[in-house]
Amino acid sequence: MNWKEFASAQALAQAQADEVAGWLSDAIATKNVASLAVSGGKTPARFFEVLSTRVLDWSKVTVTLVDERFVPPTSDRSNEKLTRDALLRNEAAKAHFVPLYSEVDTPEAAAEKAEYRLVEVHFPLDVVVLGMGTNGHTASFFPDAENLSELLDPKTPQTVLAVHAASAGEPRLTLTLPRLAEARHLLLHIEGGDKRDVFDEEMSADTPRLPIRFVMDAATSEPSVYWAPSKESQR
Ligand SMILES: O=C1O[C@H](COP(=O)(O)O)[C@@H](O)[C@H](O)[C@H]1O
Repeated sequence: MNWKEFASAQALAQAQADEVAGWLSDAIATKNVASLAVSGGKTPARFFEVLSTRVLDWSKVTVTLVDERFVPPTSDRSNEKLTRDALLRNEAAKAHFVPLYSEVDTPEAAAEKAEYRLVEVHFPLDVVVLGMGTNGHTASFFPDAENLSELLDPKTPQTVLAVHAASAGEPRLTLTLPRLAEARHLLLHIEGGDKRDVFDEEMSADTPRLPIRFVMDAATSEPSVYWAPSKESQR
């Protein structure tokens, strides 16, 4: 694992944007297309804003989500909304976006639709940017998910699955472990001492217990971990 530590969230956002932009440019130079899956939640906003200004041929980049809350894109809880508002603007406005959410009755039906929609995306993904909660979940692999063993199965055939977990707040949609782990570049972005402690403890445990460890262990490329103290602690 390639651990990268920064003095501030702003310094992290700049460096992470440079790294991701470089990986996307390399993919375009090699294949004429590039694919990027990003996480939601609170952490990525600053990184998204910086990445959106990086100059590359965004018209050749397809952006999708690592995971999504089963809420419409007008909701402040929507990862799609965050991505549209903070990333898909400036230079990155030219990127093609493939959402996971669709307005159907159940997350299972939405997962099925997303599975078809994602044929537009070139797998393996060139770049996956993961986040992590303090409970060790990454993507929407919540420790209390009803289908956790399916979510963490390295041979799960699906690309997208629905998730029901009491701790998640609402049902979810998530890319599956094999689709994330096979990424050409896998990056975990975490901020704050609490997340660092959870991550360090889990990574040094003899056997994997939390979802983040299962993903890190399954990665086919060396994962990069970007860490900075939380925004709050810098004020
Ligand atoms: O619910 C989610 O949580 C994680 C972590 O979010 P954060 O707010 O603690 O940064 C995120 O990676 C995931 O995409 C999101 O759906």
